[in-house]
Amino acid sequence: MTQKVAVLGTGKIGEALLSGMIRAGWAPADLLVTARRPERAEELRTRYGVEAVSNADAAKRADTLILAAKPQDMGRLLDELAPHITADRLVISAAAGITTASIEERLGDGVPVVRVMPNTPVLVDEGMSVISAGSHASAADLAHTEEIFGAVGKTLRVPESQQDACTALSGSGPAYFFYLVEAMTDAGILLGLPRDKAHDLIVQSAIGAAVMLRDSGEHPVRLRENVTSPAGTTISAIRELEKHGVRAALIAALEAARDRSRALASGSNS
Ligand SMILES: NC(=O)C1=CN([C@@H]2O[C@H](COP(=O)(O)OP(=O)(O)OC[C@H]3O[C@@H](n4cnc5c(N)ncnc54)[C@H](OP(=O)(O)O)[C@@H]3O)[C@@H](O)[C@H]2O)C=CC1
Ligand SMILES: O=C(O)[C@@H]1CCC=N1
Repeated sequence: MTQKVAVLGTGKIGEALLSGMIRAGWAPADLLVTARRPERAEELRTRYGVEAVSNADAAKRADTLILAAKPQDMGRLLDELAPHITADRLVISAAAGITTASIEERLGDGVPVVRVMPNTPVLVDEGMSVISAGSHASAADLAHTEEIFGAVGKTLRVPESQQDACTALSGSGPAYFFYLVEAMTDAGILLGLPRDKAHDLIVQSAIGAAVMLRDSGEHPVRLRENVTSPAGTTISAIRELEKHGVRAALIAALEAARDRSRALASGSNS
């Protein structure tokens, strides 16, 4: 029998995942979505040819439920699911900070739960999804989760104790690179280049650097040293980065993201 997968709370990451699953060959007829606003449900129906249903119906009809609402909305969503969910379903949560234990407690009855932290590059099949099993999730549940998220990028299993750190690194990670590109493009403007040219130069440099990081097998330090000629331009830039504490700022930034992920576990809104 065909397995149905439902995405509940189909916003930015839910839609990115949905589109990736369809690209990877899932039939829209085997996918369900839920949305809080009727106009959003209609948009998803039209764009992807999937059926939009209530959260209760998704719990009754789908074998696998992917929860992609904000951490702050998860309590209400779980309350809507709890009366309808049974232990033969698999619940996958993509919500930052929310622990499998807290989901298990709300859903009860030994429902298997897997926690996943994906990132937005699932949109281009280059996602990084970090996966941890809850206490009732089986090897088959983990394999099924990997099948879904592996269709849109890489997956990595980690102990759940590392999920908040992974959220800081790869969940939020793309944002840091976008931020860097933004700032470097501004630098191009300061140096007198038109914005579109500056953007293209930086983006292609980022792509080239990313492919070298992935494929060369070289340590990033070696790759950077290869760009840094004696008495050249790069070392002048590196000295400024060090002077302005950019390395320390990055370490502090990711620590703050990790701490925020931990705080979301306790329902923090601020
Ligand atoms: N964005 C990212 O890069 C990543 C996000 N995540 C996690 O994914 C989750 C979603 O984030 P993101 O996509 O950015 O947020 P969005 O706000 O874009 O998406 C959340 C969606 O859930 C909907 N929603 C909320 N409550 C319900 C409900 N009870 N029933 C149905 N739909 C509901 C919202 O509806 P409405 O439109 O009405 O608000 C919204 O469309 C978060 O938990 C986040 O931690 C994980 C990895 C990466
Ligand atoms: O900013 C956030 O909270 C979400 C989780 C990881 C990426 N975006």
